[in-house]
Amino acid sequence: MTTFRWLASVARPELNRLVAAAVLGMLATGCAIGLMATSAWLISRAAEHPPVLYLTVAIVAVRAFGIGRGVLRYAERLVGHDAVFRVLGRTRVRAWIDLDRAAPAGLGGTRAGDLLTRVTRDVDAIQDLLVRGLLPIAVSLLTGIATVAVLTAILPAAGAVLLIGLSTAGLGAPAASLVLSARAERRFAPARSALTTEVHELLTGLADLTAYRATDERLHRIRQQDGRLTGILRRSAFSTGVGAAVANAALACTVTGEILVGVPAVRDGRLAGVVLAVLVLTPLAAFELVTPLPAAARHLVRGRQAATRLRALADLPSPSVCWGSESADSGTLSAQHLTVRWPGASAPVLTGVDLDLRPGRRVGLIGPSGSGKSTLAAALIGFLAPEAGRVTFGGTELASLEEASYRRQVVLCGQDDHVFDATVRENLLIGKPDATDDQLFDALDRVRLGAWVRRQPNGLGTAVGERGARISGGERQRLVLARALLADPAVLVLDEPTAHLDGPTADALIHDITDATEGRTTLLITHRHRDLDAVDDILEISCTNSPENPSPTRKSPIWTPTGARPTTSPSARSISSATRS
Ligand SMILES: Nc1ncnc2c1ncn2[C@@H]1O[C@H](COP(=O)(O)OP(=O)(O)OP(=O)(O)O)[C@@H](O)[C@H]1O
Repeated sequence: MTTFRWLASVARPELNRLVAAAVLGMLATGCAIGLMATSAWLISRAAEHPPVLYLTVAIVAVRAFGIGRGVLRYAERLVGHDAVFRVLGRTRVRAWIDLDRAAPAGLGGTRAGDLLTRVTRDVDAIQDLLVRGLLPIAVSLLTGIATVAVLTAILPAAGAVLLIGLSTAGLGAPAASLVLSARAERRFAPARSALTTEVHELLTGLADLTAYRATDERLHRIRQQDGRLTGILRRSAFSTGVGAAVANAALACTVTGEILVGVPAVRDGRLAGVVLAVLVLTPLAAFELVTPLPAAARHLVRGRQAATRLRALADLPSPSVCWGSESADSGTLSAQHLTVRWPGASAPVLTGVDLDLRPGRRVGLIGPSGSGKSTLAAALIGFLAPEAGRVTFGGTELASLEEASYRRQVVLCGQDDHVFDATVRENLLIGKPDATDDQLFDALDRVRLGAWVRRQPNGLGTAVGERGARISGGERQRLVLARALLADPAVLVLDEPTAHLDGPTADALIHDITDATEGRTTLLITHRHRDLDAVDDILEISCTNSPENPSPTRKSPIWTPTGARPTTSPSARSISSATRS
């Protein structure tokens, strides 16, 4: 879809409101021009001291135009902004749907700061495109034509002068402004995004950067990006100034031109003397139409760029499972000949994997870093659709199951699960939105966090800080585990819950996990062999060089039973288990 089509598709439902805003804008500017023209006539005519009755119509018209201008301008702003905010709402929802479709596995190639800029500043640029770009252009075009027609009817040469003046200011000034700022405008959105990304990286990595004394280098980069953006804005402001200068010069020439064609016409008797003031003063109001046009042209260019960036969100890879509509019942979670590849990767991480998580069994999965344990978890949870093979739950392929019902049954508790900058209660309620405080404490007690929460002055209302910055790593891990337990899934996939914890804390957490997952189907992914004491089956993934991947530096995983010989599979990769009970 082209950017224009994308834009048309988000704006089309509000077309009636946008047209109404344009019409109201035309009437408002028409009133402004009418006010100037009628006032000019009134002043000239009044200088002749006619009976006041002769002026009544003009006086009423001046009042009507004056009131109409204000009321209509207000109505135009109201209707226009109402329409535009609706478009913005739709644009944000669309951006969100695109991100949701791609998340989480499809967002690997994006940067948080850039995405943030797209869903905030780029969406705002669409607002400017409509309110400060398209609407003023449409209003000035239509009102300009009407004004030229009226002046032509009074004196054709005066109409021609106004036409030339308005065209110069309405086309020449924006064109000059755009030519001067073309390069700057092209670089504006990427530069703004780059600055946001740098600032975001600095803020999120501040602790590490401080520890490594690398903040100066980052600040230097931010200063450079800021300088780049400032330079772009300066060039943009300069071009706006040039545009305004061209428009003002065109206005001065037009007024002079009207005098030059009007005075001889009065002398010849082709024009009444009182109308000369109308010819001379009307351009002053008419040019108010074209003064915003250089800025409008810039908003068009920026808005188009923003629309291109927002439209591109639809092109993000969508590696998740395409869900169906069948309700998920409890049963065995199986992977059959599963091959999984991350978006954009040259080779799959897992090939021909077979795995059964039978109801009530606790299975431990161990293997070296990078061997594909988290990738398997992502495939089992539906974040990555199989490239080949299938994942089934209760015998039904994931692609046939309804996502929400599957998510109620199978929950992933990862090593870096997000802790929201909210209270303990709010973080827990994500697992079960209607949970009572008693249920929350029950889940917290099962991971031995209840006593700590009860000791806090605010109890469940204790704020945990951004990414859990105000609680310890162990408390954070227990909190996300409590959240997963609260969801009460049939199958719990725990991806290295003891990562980032010291030995004793990790031992204590594993002990709690063992208690809390009694009788629940559980896949425990871990690096530590000692974590596997309480599981029923152990799967081991080891890395070795395979004939199809002979490079000594690149390793491909082979799934082997603990202590057993590697099993073979068509792809030379398989998974099998050592049953402990
Ligand atoms: N989000 C991602 N996008 C692209 N490739 C990824 C992504 N996550 C993992 N990979 C690739 O998959 C390979 C396996 O990673 P994975 O995280 O599954 O290993 P792991 O066994 O869980 O490692 P660890 O024990 O260190 O967590 C990695 O080498 C990496 O190249």
